Amino acid sequence: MAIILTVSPPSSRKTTKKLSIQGALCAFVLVVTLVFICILAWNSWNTHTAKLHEAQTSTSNMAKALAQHAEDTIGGIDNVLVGLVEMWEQNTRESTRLDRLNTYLQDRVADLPVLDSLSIYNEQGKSVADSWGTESKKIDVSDRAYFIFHREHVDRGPYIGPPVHSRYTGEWVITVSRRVEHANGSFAGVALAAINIQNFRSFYESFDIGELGSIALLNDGGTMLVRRPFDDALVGTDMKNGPVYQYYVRNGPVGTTVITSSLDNVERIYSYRHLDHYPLFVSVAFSNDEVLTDWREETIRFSLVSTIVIALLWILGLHLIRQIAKREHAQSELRAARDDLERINGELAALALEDGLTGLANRRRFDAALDEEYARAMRNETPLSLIMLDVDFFKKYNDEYGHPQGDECLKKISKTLKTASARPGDLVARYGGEEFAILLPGADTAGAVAVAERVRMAIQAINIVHAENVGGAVTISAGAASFIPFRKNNSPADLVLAADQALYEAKESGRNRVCASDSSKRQA
Ligand SMILES: Nc1nc2c(ncn2[C@@H]2O[C@H](COP(=O)(O)OP(=O)(O)OP(=O)(O)O)[C@@H](O)[C@H]2O)c(=O)[nH]1
Repeated sequence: MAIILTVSPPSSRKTTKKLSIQGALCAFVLVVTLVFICILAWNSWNTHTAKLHEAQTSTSNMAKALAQHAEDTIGGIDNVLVGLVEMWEQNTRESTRLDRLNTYLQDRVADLPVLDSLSIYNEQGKSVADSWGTESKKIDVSDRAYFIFHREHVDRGPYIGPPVHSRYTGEWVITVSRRVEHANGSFAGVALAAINIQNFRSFYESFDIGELGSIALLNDGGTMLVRRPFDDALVGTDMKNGPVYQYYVRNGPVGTTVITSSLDNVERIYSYRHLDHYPLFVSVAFSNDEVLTDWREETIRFSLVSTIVIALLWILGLHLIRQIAKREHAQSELRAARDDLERINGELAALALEDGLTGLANRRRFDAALDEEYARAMRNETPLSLIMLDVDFFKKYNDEYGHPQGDECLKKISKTLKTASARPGDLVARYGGEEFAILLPGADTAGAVAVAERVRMAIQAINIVHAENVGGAVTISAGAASFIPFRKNNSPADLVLAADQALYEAKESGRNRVCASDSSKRQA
C-alpha cells in the first residue's frame, strides 16, 4: 500500500509570530546600539567640555600667578627706584656721595637678580651713576622714550617703557624709570632700572604649557615685552591690532576666551590679567589642539572599542535571529510532520483494524468489539447477538471460477452484508476465509435470526452464479446466537461458539439457511 505523506505549510499566524520575534530582537539590538552611541556621544561631549573648562581654569590660574609675579618683580624694582630717587635728590652732586651711590646701585643689582642694571641720568641724559662702573659714563639716553617721557611729564610715578637693547650689554631689557627733580621741581634726570627680559623668559620657560602654548607680557599700549615661544623679532612688536589685545580692550582687565593667534594662526584658549598697579598685562594660552589631544585619543579609543562591541552585538543579534528563524522553521516542520504522522497513524490504525480484501472490520477489530459489547451488555443487562455466516461450497466456487473470481465473490457478499445489516451499532466483520460475523448489540435471538435471514436472502438475491451450488447461485448458511451476559454468566468465546454451532447446524441441515443456537431455530 502506498502512503502519501503531505507536509502542511506553516500557518501565517506562525510566520507572523516568527517575524515579530525577529523584529523585536532587531529593534532591541538597534535600540541598544543607539543608546550605546548616545552614551558615547554624551560622554565624549562631557569630557570635551570638561577638558576645555579645565584648560580655562589652568590658564586663568596661571595668568593670575604670572601677573602676581610681574607685579612683585616690578614692585620690588620700583621700590628700589623710589629709594634711589630720594637718595639722589637729597645728595645731588656730592662726589663722595656719588661713590657711595655707585656702590649702593651695585649692591641693589646684586640683591635683585632680575635686575640688569640700575642707573641715574642727568637732565642731558648722561649717566651720572650706575651699577656698571666708570665705563658707563659715556652712555647717553637722551633719545630714549623713558627719558623723553620724564623730561616732558611732571608725573612722579614709575614709567615702564617699551623693550630696548641695553646700551651696556646690547641685550633686550625692559625699563622701569622714575623722574628725578631739582629742589625747585625742575627736571633733573631719570633713575632707571633695566630688567633683562631673559629673566622673564627663563621664568616663563619653567611652565608646562605644551608645545603650542604661549605666555606674553604686554604693556597697556599693546607693545609686546616678552613672549614665549621667544622670537627676537617679536620683542617690542605693536600688538594693538591683535585679537587678544582687542579682546582685552573690549572686555576689561581679566578674561578668558578662545582666539586664533594673529602671530602663528594657532587656536588657543587665552586667559589674560592686567596688573593691579602697573600698566602691564599678562596672557597665558594653551593650544586648543593640545588641550584636546588626550580627549581626541580617548574618543578614538572609545569609538573603536564601541564599534567592536556594537559589531559583536549585531553579530550576536543576527546569529540569534537566524537561530530563532531556524528553530521556528524546524518547529513548524516538526508540527507539520507530527500532524501528518498523527493523520497517518490514524489511517494505519484504521487499516490495522480493516480487512484488506473486503474493507470490512477484520478479525482483530471484531474480537475487540465483541469484548467491548459483551462488557457493555453485561453492565446494561441487555442482549448481545452474533451471526456467523459461511459461503456454501465456496471451495467448489474457487475450483470452478478461480481464486481471483472467488475474491470478487467475497467482495460482493461483503457489500451486501453491510447494506443488509444497517443498524448503526452493528458490526460486520470478516471472521476468516469465507466466514463472516455480524455483531448485533441489543438484538435478541429473534432479531438476530431476522437479520441473518435478511442477509441470506439478500445474498441469494444478488445471484452470483455458482454452478456447483444448489440453485446455481451463491448462498450462505448462518448461525445466530444471543446472550444476556449477566444472566447467562458466559464469556464472549461462548457466544462465538454458540453461533458457530448454530452455523454448523445450518450446514449440516442442508445449507442456505439460518439456525439459532437456542430452541427458536428457524429454517430459511
Ligand atoms: N477466493 C478466495 N477463497 C477463499 C478465501 N478464503 C478462503 N477461501 C476458500 O474458501 C474455501 C472454503 O472451503 P471449505 O472450508 O471446504 O468450505 P466450503 O467449500 O465452502 O464448504 P461448506 O462450507 O461446507 O459449504 C477454501 O477453498 C478456501 O481456499 C479468500 O479470501 N478468497
